Amino acid sequence: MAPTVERKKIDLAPLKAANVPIFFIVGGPGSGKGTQCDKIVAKYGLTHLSSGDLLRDEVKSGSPRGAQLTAIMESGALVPLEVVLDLVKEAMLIAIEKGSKGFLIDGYPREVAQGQQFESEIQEAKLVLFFDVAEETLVKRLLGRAETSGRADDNIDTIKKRLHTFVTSTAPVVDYYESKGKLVRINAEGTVDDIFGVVVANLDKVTSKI
Ligand SMILES: Nc1ncnc2c1ncn2[C@H]1C[C@H](O)[C@@H](COP(=O)(O)OP(=O)(O)OP(=O)(O)O)O1
Ligand SMILES: Nc1ncnc2c1ncn2[C@H]1C[C@H](O)[C@@H](COP(=O)(O)O)O1
Ligand SMILES: [Mg+2]
Repeated sequence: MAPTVERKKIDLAPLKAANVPIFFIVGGPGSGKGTQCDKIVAKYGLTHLSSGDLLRDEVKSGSPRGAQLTAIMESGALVPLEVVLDLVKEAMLIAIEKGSKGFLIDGYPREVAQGQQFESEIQEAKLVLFFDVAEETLVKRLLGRAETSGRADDNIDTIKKRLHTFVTSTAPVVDYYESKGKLVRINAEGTVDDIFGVVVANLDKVTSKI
């Protein structure tokens, strides 16, 4: 039987009242989500929250919740929705207290239900940026990153499982937001700066509202 997930009651009122724009950042493992988010933060001053980073921080914290996560992440599978959503909510509330003017939620949603639950409990996303990269390129980038990242999941066996999880669970997220007219599909095979040019062209269309 799956272990019980520890959950706290989270008061979302300040987050809802702030009503700042929220962008979901989606793409395969190694597609460049974190790289592009760093550049978006520098230009637009949005708050970058990576669900993977939040999970890794939770593991490092030594909390009971963190202890349940290591094995899941090292297997390339998805962490249960409630755990990720609670971590994202907590981080968003802290950022709102500090005056955040909007969010890049990187690596979330990983499955359609995550997007639906986030949007029903918090707020609708303004846009979903999808970094579209071929599997061969993803593997090359991740193996390159493995040389310095220290990430336990940057190894060929876990990379293969993460790619499988992306195809089976996350690809439907792309179709879901495309059907809602919210998806921006970006060919992310080029250079970091060329890709960022496309990102900027799309974000500038909504910048007046950021
Ligand atoms: N356009 C690019 N061309 C070449 N390398 C790139 C490009 N963008 C990012 N990289 C490099 C930086 C990293 O070493 C690696 C993965 O990028 P990164 O931004 O960490 O991806 P990601 O955040 O989507 O991965 P993950 O889902 O595993 O967190 O690829
Ligand atoms: N949104 C998420 N849902 C479930 N599991 C997640 C989510 N974000 C990250 N994870 C887990 C599973 C991933 O393989 C690892 C690393 O994430 P990454 O975005 O590659 O840093 O964490
Ligand atoms: Mg990342």
